[in-house]
Amino acid sequence: MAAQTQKPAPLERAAQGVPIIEIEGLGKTFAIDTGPVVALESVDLTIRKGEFVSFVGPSGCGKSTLLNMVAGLLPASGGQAMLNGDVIEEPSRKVGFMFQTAVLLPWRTVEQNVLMPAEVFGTKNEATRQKARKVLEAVGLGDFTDAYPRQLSGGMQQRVSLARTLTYEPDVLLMDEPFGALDEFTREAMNLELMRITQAAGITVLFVTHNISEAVFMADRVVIMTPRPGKVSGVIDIDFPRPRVIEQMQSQKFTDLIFQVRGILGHGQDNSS
Ligand SMILES: Nc1ncnc2c1ncn2[C@@H]1O[C@H](COP(=O)(O)OP(=O)(O)OP(=O)(O)O)[C@@H](O)[C@H]1O
Repeated sequence: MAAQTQKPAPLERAAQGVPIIEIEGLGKTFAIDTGPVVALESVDLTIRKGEFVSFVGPSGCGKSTLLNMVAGLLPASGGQAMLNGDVIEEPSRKVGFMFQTAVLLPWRTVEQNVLMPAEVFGTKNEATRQKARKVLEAVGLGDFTDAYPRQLSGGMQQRVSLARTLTYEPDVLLMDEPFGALDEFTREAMNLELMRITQAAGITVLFVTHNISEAVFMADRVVIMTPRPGKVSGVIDIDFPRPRVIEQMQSQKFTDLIFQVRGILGHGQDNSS
């Protein structure tokens, strides 16, 4: 159902290596009753325009904390994160965020949900309406603009959420286990669609997942994080050609990469215990 009249022009990932997000010595410590929790310690990372970067690591290694800080939702305890050279201090319209659950308003139709931010920002007009319809078409929901969330499957609801984010043409898309609640088939389809759409639009993606295969399959680079304290233990380049196809997952190279990630994860855990 997705609009596929023309194949998107191949867009080079990580165009010219221009940095879009620069993270320098970033740290976050939460003060709780039992004492300080170091959620993130001295993270250094540069992400280039158009890059797709996956973050993997066990529960509690600071993945969500890192994303929340890049989103401008959490202040740093140390160091800084920058977007296009500016220190991130508050949420930016250039940065879209997608969570595990769709967070749709049940009394609004699909299109009305997608147009919600435009209403909040006072930018709803014919152009945003058209853009919303175009994006809904692209995520395969062109025939469901007037449906209500309760009439949609979980996968379709996440598509609405994705469409809502894409309508505002973010430069950066932060995704925290966005398809984690979906079944395997829907998740795979959504992953392929996400890669297609973000690659065509040149969107930089930071993608948190617990699934190592998914992390490797989707990304240009996989950032491996380990807990106590949360830190980056390794970064692996994934040089499979794009567009990615499921068959790549059956290659020896893919298996080797998975082992490489597992190796770093295991090593990081050993070090911290
Ligand atoms: N608001 C908070 N107050 C206190 N501690 C927090 C807060 N948010 C996160 N933490 C702690 O910081 C650490 C990192 O949490 P975070 O949610 O970033 O990890 P995660 O890797 O995203 O985990 P998961 O994969 O389970 O979502 C954990 O020890 C967590 O308990």
